[in-house]
Amino acid sequence: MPFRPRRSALYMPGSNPRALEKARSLPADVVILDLEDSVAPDEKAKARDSVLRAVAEGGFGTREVVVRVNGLDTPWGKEDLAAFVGTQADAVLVPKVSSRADVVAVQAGLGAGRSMAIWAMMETPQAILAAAEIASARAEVPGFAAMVMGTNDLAKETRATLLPGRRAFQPWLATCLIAARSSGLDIIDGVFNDLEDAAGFEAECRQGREMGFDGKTLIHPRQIEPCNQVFSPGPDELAWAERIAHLFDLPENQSLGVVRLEGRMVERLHAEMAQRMLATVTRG
Ligand SMILES: CC(C)(COP(=O)(O)OP(=O)(O)OC[C@H]1O[C@@H](n2cnc3c(N)ncnc32)[C@H](O)[C@@H]1OP(=O)(O)O)[C@@H](O)C(=O)NCCC(=O)NCCSC(=O)C[C@H](O)C(=O)O
Ligand SMILES: [Mg+2]
Repeated sequence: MPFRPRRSALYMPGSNPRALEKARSLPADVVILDLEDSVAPDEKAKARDSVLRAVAEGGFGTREVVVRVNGLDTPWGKEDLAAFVGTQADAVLVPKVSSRADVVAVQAGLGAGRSMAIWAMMETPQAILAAAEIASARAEVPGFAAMVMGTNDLAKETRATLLPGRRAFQPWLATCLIAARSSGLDIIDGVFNDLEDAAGFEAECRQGREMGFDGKTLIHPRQIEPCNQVFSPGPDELAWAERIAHLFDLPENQSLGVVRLEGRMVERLHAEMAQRMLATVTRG
């Protein structure tokens, strides 16, 4: 599977034509065209038509195009899903997934000829409790590619408060992260709601990267560049990766499992990590 950068995933309301247009030129790795919570009930049908038109028109370049449908248990979900089968959308993002059966049901809704990947929002207490079981659906649904944290819905459902540092949310974030990795899924962090707090936003991006997330979901174009920067390796990291990526190919190291380089222990697993990092920046 070729590497897909998912550092920045920008949501936009499917009912906002200006945002849909702008998405074609913004430097986000992923654009999420939303039919769920950012679209009022009376606007659902119109938003679906607008997003269908935008996807058909294309012009998103290398950006991954993801449509967030309404839940399958809502009046709009099944129709949303059916409408995007066979379109150019790369993936469908399903909100409020709470069990493995939910993922399997989405696959059934897409039908046999589906070409879209499936992404699942992790944003209910049930999803946190069943995170590993949900992730394991990948064995049955190979198109299941990613999880996305929904920290706003988690705040609503748990009554926890989203504060700087997200202390209350860390166990839930870590649970989903380890569940995703246990099944080979990508996982993208939740949104940061305060558009005026640039320092707080950057700190939360750093926290997400440190925890192991592949990227962060965003709500405004101004969040894209700082997010891409945090989720990209810096010059020092790249220089170190280049030094160790092929360390064990050297004749003197071929029979070794561990070497000392510049005062640090380097094992073969570090060389593999370095190669992965280098692959993320040579994607073109
Ligand atoms: C939050 C906003 C409502 C703010 O809108 P506004 O004040 O109008 O923004 P600006 O005037 O600063 O906009 C400047 C220009 O940028 C464009 N723009 C703004 N936002 C977006 C966007 N998200 N994507 C693309 N383009 C955007 C404006 O059109 C302006 O363009 P121009 O005319 O050229 O000047 C608004 O930003 C917004 O709607 N954001 C997205 C909201 C959303 O999608 N929410 C749903 C996802 S969040 C969520 O549900 C997470 C999860 O489920 C959970 O539970 O946590
Ligand atoms: Mg949500």
